[in-house]
Amino acid sequence: MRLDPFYLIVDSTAWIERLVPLGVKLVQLRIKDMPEAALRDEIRRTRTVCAGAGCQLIVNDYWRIAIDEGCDFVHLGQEDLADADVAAIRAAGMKLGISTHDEAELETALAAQPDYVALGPVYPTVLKQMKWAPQGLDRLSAWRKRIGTLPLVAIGGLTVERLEGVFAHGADSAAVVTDITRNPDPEARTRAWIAATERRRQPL
Ligand SMILES: Cc1ncc(COP(=O)(O)OP(=O)(O)O)c(N)n1
Ligand SMILES: Cc1ncsc1CCOP(=O)(O)O
Ligand SMILES: [Mg+2]
Repeated sequence: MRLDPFYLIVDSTAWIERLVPLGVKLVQLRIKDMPEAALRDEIRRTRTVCAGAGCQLIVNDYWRIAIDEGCDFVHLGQEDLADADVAAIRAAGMKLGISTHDEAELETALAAQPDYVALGPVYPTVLKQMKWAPQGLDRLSAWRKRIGTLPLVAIGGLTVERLEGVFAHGADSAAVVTDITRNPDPEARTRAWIAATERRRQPL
């Protein structure tokens, strides 16, 4: 499996309706704290938009709803993974990406036979408080060595200007939230990400 080199993460269908039509091919819906009915509605609407745009949707955290709604890819952190029924996720034919922040987490993730592992935060992030210091680029190289050809996602503080560094250190895909959603012109920044990753993009 290949991941698109540009992995957008947003917290609403509204963002997806706004940015995916610009040419985004890999997007994560990462919603926190929403009642289940509304969440289900967001996932359903997002799924329709992504299907129409040929964009791979990855649902963060809510693997049960993702199965119910016929989604085909989920992302889980380590705590999510501990509570999840990976066999049920696989039985539903879904792909699975897993977060890692240290070697022990990487071993746990690999034992679940994921479709990708994410390493973060590569750089400082303002999105959420994290107990891990920024990992740095050399840590990406170490993850690449350890995981062989398994897709590797870099996340945390990424910007257009930092992309070449993460790809040169072994990342297959670069995940981003604030460089786009807190940019004064999110559409222009999205286009800049698409352009900066273009030569690494392969048709789905
Ligand atoms: C691609 C990607 N990598 C890491 C995360 C973080 O997942 P998690 O550790 O479960 O934290 P939350 O995002 O759920 O707050 C991610 N979502 N996506
Ligand atoms: C959810 C998450 N996990 C590791 S870093 C991170 C936040 C990424 O957001 P940003 O691109 O804004 O730093
Ligand atoms: Mg999570």
